Amino acid sequence: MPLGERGGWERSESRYCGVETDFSDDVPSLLSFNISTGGFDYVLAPLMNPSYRPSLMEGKGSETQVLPVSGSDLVLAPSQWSSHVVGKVSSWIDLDSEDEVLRMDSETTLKQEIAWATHLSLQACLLPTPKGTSCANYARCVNQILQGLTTLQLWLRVPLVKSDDATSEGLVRRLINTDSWELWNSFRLLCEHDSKLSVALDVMSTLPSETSLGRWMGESVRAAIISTDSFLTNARGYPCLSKRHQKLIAGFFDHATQVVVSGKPVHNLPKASDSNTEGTQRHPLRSYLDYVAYLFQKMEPLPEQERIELGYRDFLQAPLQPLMDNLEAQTYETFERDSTKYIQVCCYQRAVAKALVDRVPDEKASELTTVLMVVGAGRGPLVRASLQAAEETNRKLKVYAVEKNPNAVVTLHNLVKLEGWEGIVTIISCDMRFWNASEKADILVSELLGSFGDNELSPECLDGAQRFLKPDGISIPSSYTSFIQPVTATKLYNDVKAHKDLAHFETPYVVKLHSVARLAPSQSVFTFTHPNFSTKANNQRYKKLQFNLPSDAGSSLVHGFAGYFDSVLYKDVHLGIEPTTATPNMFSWFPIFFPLRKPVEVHPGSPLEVHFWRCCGSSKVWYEWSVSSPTPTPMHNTNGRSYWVGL
Ligand SMILES: C[S@@+](CC[C@H](N)C(=O)[O-])C[C@H]1O[C@@H](n2cnc3c(N)ncnc32)[C@H](O)[C@@H]1O
Repeated sequence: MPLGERGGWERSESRYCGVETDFSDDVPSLLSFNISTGGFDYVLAPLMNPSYRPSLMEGKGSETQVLPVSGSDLVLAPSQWSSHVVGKVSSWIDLDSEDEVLRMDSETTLKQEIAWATHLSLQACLLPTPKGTSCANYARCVNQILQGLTTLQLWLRVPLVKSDDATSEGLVRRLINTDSWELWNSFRLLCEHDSKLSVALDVMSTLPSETSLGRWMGESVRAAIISTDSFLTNARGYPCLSKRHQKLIAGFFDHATQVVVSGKPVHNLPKASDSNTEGTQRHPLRSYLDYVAYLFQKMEPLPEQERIELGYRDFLQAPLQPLMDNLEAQTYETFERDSTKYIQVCCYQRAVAKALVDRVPDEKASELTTVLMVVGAGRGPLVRASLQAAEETNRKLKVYAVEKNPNAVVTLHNLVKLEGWEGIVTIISCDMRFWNASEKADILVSELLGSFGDNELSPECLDGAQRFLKPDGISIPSSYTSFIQPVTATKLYNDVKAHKDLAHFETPYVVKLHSVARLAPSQSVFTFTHPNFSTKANNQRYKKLQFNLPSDAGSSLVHGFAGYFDSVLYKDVHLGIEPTTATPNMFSWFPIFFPLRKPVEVHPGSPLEVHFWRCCGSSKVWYEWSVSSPTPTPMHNTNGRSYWVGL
């Protein structure tokens, strides 16, 4: 049974909890005890008798040998194997041992166990933590296996520690001297970043720093294995977790990571809880499961908008090209539902109202008419916001709605008729760069911004439109700035890599970032200001940036850059998606993601040096980007060969 419901969350967002068990050759009983009686969703169970060593079978005649696996495949239906059992590869295996017999036994056993798991249609197998300091041979062997897998996922078991915080965990000290993230990182890089390889974290009683933990949110962590030793005891004698552990587990739930309870019960519960109401014996780990379920159920329900956007999380989308292409009705519809952008105190209506008041003093309000042009009017929401601002401020307005999409112009005409705006609003069906206006505007209102600010060619369009702005006229927005920050984003990287071509690595994507670790605060990249009457102005840009990772973070892998924008609409009225200043409750823009062809490992103390170019040709605009330090990457998107925005 899943862990109940998170607040008012839908069933589809259920989370599951498994239990780590010892080897049993009676799998039906194992399932009956842990699932039917115990209430767990699945078992994490060894597939092979732990005393098995291939070398001990030598000379016994291979034709009579039967692998000491956990019973015949027939003891469970395929669907039960698949949904109730995660295979645990023998923990004794050591593929990097100096002892050749052990090494060879390990390799043989690993391959046999994975073959058996595949035969059973299991969804996943847990690989034991690498032993010793090297994991090259283990990774080589796993990589070979990965090439042949289609559905089975492999979870590498890694303790959640970082060297400087690993104090009393004897196990960890024996296994690794380094940050366990580095162990995971080496292993997955040796395995060519295969998407069928993920990580299962052993959660200990001591946790690394927040920044160090944050890195895991950008990794594909499939399971968090919590040992019973990590639980504290509450006033009633029941298991509970520290506040930091609770926060971590909530973070895992939010990232679809499953929880597995492991170990012997270490809490002496009050006598009455040993059996249930029917008098049957309770599962010894039931109180741990109940506590994990309680943690999930007490999570705040997702806000409405987050729920709607669940399906977009970490889903790569090609950015819109509203200049070159004509947007569809559905796209306009989505924009128009974002009332924050147009109406609320912070946004367009407020900006226009302020500009109108600055332009026309109160005493002239009944005489002067302000000429306002909405350039790129779409289906009219900025026309409406501007007219509302005029009404709010008692200013007289004459509006031109300029739009190059003939389909949106149809809607504009209907809107004007429906609202009775014929005497106030003139519709111009034309590209703003080529329109010969009969008069000049006091205020130019536009929303031509992409997730990265200038990436939908607002600069080029507004440069064209400013011909018909009075010399002292106002542009709303008056400026916009793009921002980037380095991120670990394993899922996004693997999704880009799945296309197996260069072009996808040289394309920025619009994406609702979720499973990403933001490694350093974002920094500004390009700024554009409007109007810009300087004769020397051009829209090419180059920016070099240096990011320093927090000193307690440990090393990280940069898969690319999250991009955002912030825009000054007018004076103190801004609108944007840069995380620290983002306009609340606005959903028109997801961030953008610039991938790196080869992820770059960065360490605190050695800055990440990044270069971004905005390049302009006669028919297109494009970005190029690269990293020069700590290790250089190839230049991305040279000459806009893979991605460009058409003029
Ligand atoms: C991002 S949409 C915004 C539409 C509308 N203002 C809104 O907020 O819903 C940009 C609009 O500008 C139009 N557009 C883009 N470039 C243009 C140009 N050069 N001349 C006229 N319209 C343009 C597009 O067709 C599209 O309707």
